[in-house]
Amino acid sequence: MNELLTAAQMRAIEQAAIDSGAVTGLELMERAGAGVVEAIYEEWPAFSKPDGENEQKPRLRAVVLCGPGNNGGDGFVVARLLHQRGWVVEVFLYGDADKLPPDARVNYEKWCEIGEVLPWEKCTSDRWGRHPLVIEALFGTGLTREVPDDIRNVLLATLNCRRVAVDLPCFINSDTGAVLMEWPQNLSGVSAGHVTVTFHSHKHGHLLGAGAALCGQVVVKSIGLEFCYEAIGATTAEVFPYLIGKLQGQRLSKIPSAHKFTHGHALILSGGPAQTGAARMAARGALRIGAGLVTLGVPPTAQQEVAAQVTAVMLKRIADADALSDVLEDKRINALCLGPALGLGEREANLIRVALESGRNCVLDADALTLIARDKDLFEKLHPDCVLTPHGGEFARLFPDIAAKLDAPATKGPAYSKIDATREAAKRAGCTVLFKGPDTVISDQTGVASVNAAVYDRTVPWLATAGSGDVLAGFITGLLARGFSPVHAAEGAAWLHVECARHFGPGLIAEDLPEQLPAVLQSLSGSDQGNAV
Ligand SMILES: NC(=O)C1=CN([C@@H]2O[C@H](COP(=O)(O)OP(=O)(O)OC[C@H]3O[C@@H](n4cnc5c(N)ncnc54)[C@H](OP(=O)(O)O)[C@@H]3O)[C@@H](O)[C@H]2O)[C@@H](O)CC1
Ligand SMILES: [K+]
Repeated sequence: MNELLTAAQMRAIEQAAIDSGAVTGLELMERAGAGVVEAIYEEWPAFSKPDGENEQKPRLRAVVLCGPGNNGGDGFVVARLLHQRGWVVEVFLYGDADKLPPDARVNYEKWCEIGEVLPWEKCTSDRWGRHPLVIEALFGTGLTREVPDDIRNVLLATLNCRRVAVDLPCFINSDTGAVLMEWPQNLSGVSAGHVTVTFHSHKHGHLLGAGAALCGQVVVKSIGLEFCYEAIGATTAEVFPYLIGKLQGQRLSKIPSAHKFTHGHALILSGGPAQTGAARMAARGALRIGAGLVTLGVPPTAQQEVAAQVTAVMLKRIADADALSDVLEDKRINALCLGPALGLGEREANLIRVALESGRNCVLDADALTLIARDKDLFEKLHPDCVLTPHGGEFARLFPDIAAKLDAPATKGPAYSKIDATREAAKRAGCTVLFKGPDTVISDQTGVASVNAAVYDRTVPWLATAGSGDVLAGFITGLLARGFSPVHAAEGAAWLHVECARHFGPGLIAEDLPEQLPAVLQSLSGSDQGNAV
């Protein structure tokens, strides 16, 4: 599944399944526990090696930490299933067994027929050396507040063990990715688990915010709920954001009989002298991603500088807003990009005004975002064919109240997430917003939202380099010129941007990004496994 669910949506889907009579809560819990055990053997195949002749081989040992809700119930199932496979399992319960919810209680009792449930006070750090595997089933989607210190101390003591988190690491808010536990500074870069096994679909918290860096890798296991979407009346994209997956190669390939104008004409406006590099990089990106023609619009004072540096990209003098209006008489120009090192003066504000009034596809980045944040009239000219590409600072300038809600300290769940914030911003702006980060969130004005996650196997810290945002703006502009809708252009560009960084690897500088596109596009050609764009 590529839909991303909130805790409430997951509960609703489970409830719909149970209400339909197709499955019981207990069966779902059993499947969840079985999914965790399956993931353990997939992650560490050595666990399934037969003992062979060696009767002396010590039995595998695990400790299962169970919490007071159904997440703990999953833990009791895992303990039982591991025991059935010959493991020595030690189980701890945080909380009162008499208060466990019914399904968890059933599995608690089943475990009690097998072994002891130890009280939390006995969960001391001297135990970890004996247990190569720790299964954490303390809290999942039901986490509602900061994790108490007596749990935190235990978790920190297990960091050298192999760890599996059931559904989510117990301190991550499933709707926002916020970390509801003080995480030691000296442990940044250490993940909280080797593997997080979740059910049915990713939750928002697996991909957003600080949480994503602390899940280890996330494995999604089916528990047979695929049929339940219609039951909760939630089949539309406005309800479920999705994780952007591999692009379909054929969406990016060109029609053999086409000529250059078939693939659109992008116009990218440059800043003045010594400020032209950003627009040149954007232009290179737009051209490499397949726009038929790309023109740099330059102020006369920068014309010589730019002319000396470009070849396939064309050049046009654009002194002011009137000149831009004249250039836009050419109706073949179908995508504009304003912002990368554009400048913050009146001339630039007027350029933006003309660009927006032309009704063309328009990417607004960097300085253009600052200008529309300052000028209410400009902001009101935004229309559905625009794409805004703010990073956190620019987002806060454009949407201060929304940013304040997003930045409010997360002490409880459910809470306001980056997906909520981007959707609200896009609705207010009346266009597509791409809110940058390792968890880039994209939403159009109707609420269709997606996440381009540069986390887990797509982590690219070297993408945080000067000018990489300019190239991204160019990629979006190029795809708009090629006829992609604003939201699909933003999604495709964001995904390819990360793929280019992955293809190059460490040492990347922004100029390298467009140059990776031929290889990345080549690797996609013929692929039809895409699901987002
Ligand atoms: N529903 C189903 O059919 C299925 C559900 N499944 C599983 O169930 C999980 C969701 O279960 P859940 O809703 O019971 O929530 P869960 O995460 O166990 O936590 C709730 C408990 O924790 C407590 N608590 C919370 N925060 C706390 C804190 N900081 N410090 C201390 N206590 C805190 C909270 O206490 P309270 O707030 O009520 O005082 C309550 O007792 C889900 O993640 C998945 O693993 C699967 O089996 C598939 C089928
Ligand atoms: K957990």
